[in-house]
Amino acid sequence: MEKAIIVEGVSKKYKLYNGTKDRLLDFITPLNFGEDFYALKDVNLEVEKGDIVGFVGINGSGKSTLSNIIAGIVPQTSGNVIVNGQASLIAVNAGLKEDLSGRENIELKLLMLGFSKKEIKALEPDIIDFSELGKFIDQPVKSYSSGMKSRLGFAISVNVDPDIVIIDEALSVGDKAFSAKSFKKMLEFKERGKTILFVSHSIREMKKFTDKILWLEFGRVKDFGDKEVILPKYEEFIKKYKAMTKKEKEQYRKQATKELT
Ligand SMILES: Nc1ncnc2c1ncn2[C@@H]1O[C@H](COP(=O)(O)OP(=O)(O)OP(=O)(O)O)[C@@H](O)[C@H]1O
Repeated sequence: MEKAIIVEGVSKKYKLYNGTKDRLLDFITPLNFGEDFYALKDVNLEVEKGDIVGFVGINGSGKSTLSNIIAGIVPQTSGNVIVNGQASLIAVNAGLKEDLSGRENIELKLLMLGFSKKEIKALEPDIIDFSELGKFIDQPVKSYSSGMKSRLGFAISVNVDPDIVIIDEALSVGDKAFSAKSFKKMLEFKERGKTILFVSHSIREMKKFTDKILWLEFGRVKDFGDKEVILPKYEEFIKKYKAMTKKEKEQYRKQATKELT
């Protein structure tokens, strides 16, 4: 089977600071004022061409960080990512420039993807039409609601016809009609054999839409495999996790990340 995405030993380290003063001191002195925090730690993943892989995990487990790294929006601290084909990330706000209008954002994103001016002019009406933004397309993106931003991001991403589509929660944002239209587009992509990464908290959407599931926990891969195998385990875990007190959750986190630091 042809691989669409290979992620090898990928880690993402952030520095956490106790206020602006520490951040500044860390930059201007050779001393270490911040605390290292791993949003991802040694993540390995292989995605076959045409697979639909769902990313699940509790808040802060690293789903968006990983999808942003695969999309090339965020650099990893270490490890390798190989992407065969053009990946397009659909997420609220993904790469949109707030001061530019919707139309200018479309043009900028397409230019960055290597489209010619002529190709951009040809694609633009379809994108604007799909976004349903109407006259707002010439208003600055900072005046958009999150649903409108998501619609613009979605419209751009699906109309450039990428080989790999990465959807980060975007399908559930916005109104029902747009959400249904987006889902239809995704199913069409699936039928055309595109590779799709799908980040969502909705187990229902995961069941309906994915083939395989990557379960992330505290920045590491907890499990990966067919959705029929992983989703029941994840559902059971989520039930237990939700019933935990704050203190129990903290203990669980400490235990799970003990060997990390
Ligand atoms: N720029 C940043 N600086 C510091 N920490 C960050 C930064 N971006 C993300 N993080 C941290 O990295 C961890 C992983 O975040 P990420 O958004 O990838 O998780 P997620 O699984 O997508 O969460 P959610 O389900 O809440 O969207 C979180 O603890 C988050 O606070």
